[in-house]
Amino acid sequence: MNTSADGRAAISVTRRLEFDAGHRIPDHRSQCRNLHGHRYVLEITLSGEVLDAPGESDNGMVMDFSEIKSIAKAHIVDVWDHAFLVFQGDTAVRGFLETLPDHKTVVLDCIPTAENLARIVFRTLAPHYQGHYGQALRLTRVRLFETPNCWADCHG
Ligand SMILES: Nc1nc2c(c(=O)[nH]1)N=C([C@H](O)[C@H](O)COP(=O)(O)OP(=O)(O)OP(=O)(O)O)CN2
Ligand SMILES: [Zn+2]
Repeated sequence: MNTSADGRAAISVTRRLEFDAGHRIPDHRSQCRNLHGHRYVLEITLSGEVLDAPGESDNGMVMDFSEIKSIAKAHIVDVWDHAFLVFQGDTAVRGFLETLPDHKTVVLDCIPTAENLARIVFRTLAPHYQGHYGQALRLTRVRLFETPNCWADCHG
């Protein structure tokens, strides 16, 4: 069993969020080169110490699930939900999306595979969770489901 410096068991908590987004994998040899979308499922796992602060709202918690959610929502879910996630080098699709007035498009510096998206989520969110509770709290895993049967993990 993993333990912290003071001998207590290390605890992790996971918050699941969902969003819809479109994408395509331009070089893919099969179906995924077509414009299509997913109901993505995002799992945010944080590890840290359980707060021992009687009377505080988050007493007994690593971090309040609602706060885990609000940080992920503000920086990823609200930005990507009902957007089209497009690789900056996918000029054909970028050009098309630019013709659509007020279209919600997110341009990425990498191809929007599950692996790359999980990495972007990790890099985006880690400083926000770290900054929230300091060194005692760490983002340890981002798991992104592209379909119920396909997912990618990014570990800190
Ligand atoms: N390693 C990866 N492989 C694939 C990715 C990816 O992000 N990383 N993405 C895709 C496609 O975008 C697609 O969404 C998933 O394709 P597929 O495996 O065909 O998923 P289905 O839901 O169609 O699976 P079924 O089992 O046929 O229902 C492809 N590969
Ligand atoms: Zn896909």
